[in-house]
Amino acid sequence: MHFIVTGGAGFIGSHMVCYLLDEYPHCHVTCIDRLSYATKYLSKNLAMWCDLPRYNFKEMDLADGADETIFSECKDEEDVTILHFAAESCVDRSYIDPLFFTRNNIFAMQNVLEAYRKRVEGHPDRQKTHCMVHISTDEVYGEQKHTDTVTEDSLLFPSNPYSATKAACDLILHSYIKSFNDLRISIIRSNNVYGPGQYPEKLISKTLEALKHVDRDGFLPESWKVPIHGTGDCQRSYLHVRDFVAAVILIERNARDTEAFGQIFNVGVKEEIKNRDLVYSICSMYMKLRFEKEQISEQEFVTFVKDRCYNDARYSLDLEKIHSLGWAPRITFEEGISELVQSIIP
Ligand SMILES: NC(=O)c1ccc[n+]([C@@H]2O[C@H](COP(=O)([O-])OP(=O)(O)OC[C@H]3O[C@@H](n4cnc5c(N)ncnc54)[C@H](O)[C@@H]3O)[C@@H](O)[C@H]2O)c1
Ligand SMILES: C[C@H]1O[C@H](OP(=O)(O)OP(=O)(O)OC[C@H]2O[C@@H](n3ccc(=O)[nH]c3=O)[C@H](O)[C@@H]2O)[C@H](O)[C@@H](O)C1=O
Repeated sequence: MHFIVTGGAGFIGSHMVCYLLDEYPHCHVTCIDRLSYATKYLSKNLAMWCDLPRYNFKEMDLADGADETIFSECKDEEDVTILHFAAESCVDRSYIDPLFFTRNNIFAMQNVLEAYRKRVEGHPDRQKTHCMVHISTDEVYGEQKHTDTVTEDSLLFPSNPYSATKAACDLILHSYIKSFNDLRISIIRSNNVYGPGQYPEKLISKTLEALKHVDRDGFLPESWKVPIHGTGDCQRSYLHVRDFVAAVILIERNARDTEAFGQIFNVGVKEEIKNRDLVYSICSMYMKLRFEKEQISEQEFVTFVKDRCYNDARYSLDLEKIHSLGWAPRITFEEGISELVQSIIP
């Protein structure tokens, strides 16, 4: 079994590589990454694996192209799964340079997709052994109001340049699923994913990074206060990265076992939390653990700033399909956050 993990040096991708190397002792992993700002934060992972004979790393910008070389470590009769994580993932950055997101995310995915298509074209044996899993996002649906939820068949209404590139990728993949019968493709749309090693630009990782600057008197410098967009009333659902990577592999295994490819899966949790409540709860947990302080005031830790150009109010996925595979998250939000807060206590 050979897994090609694109974006494998990034936050989720590196947990995916770890999971594969731990859970599948006979599998081979090819990690392909261009090493962005987000990965320099995780370079120790690459160092940890580099001596492992069944692991190899290819530094490549997949937006520039992808050809047969991405399969160079794969043996002929091997089962090969491409797990495509490679993308620019930060909504706030996508407002600054939307065209970069378009080129990077769509070209990288379609270059990998074309490499996969050409790899199996005219090779019936490879058509039975190769498959591709694309990691998409709940943001492709756009926001859900109040009690609405979206299923995998819901229409796509992305509201920001990042999520538009992800929706575009999903639509391109759908066109290949329909047009090329020999491709075995799955698409996964996930809630927010959090956990160890996330670059400190996302709300949870940014809050944790800020708390590292609380001094011994419990004071957080003004410059480190967490910037809350708008009123902080937007809500998100948070899935622990270890639960997410387990879902990715479950979906891949199930597709191989049942030959049910061309499927989309929503993956996430039902719990939702407002942004300002999330930051408050993380800061409260930190102050209680470090200083045994029971009460904190919000203004000591946050500052309210201009909202995003458009901030989706909430995402609410219908999770019946992934639950029908027997998957459920094992790490509660309290456990996951507590592990992260404990890790930054001096
Ligand atoms: N983080 C989340 O909450 C979340 C939720 C749903 C879906 N996703 C998706 O999961 C995937 C991984 O997200 P993440 O949070 O780990 O992001 P990340 O920024 O930590 O990692 C992305 C990785 O992809 C690499 N990459 C980007 N463009 C590339 C290219 N052209 N060629 C080669 N490598 C490239 C980067 O160098 C980086 O290592 C993305 O596709 C993202 O859309 C993330
Ligand atoms: C599913 C997607 O999750 C992530 O995207 P999202 O924008 O929801 O994550 P963020 O952590 O950037 O933002 C969450 C939430 O917090 C607000 N916020 C963020 C940073 C900050 O400094 N202050 C804030 O108030 C923001 O406006 C949001 O409402 C993931 O990045 C993406 O890849 C996904 O696919």
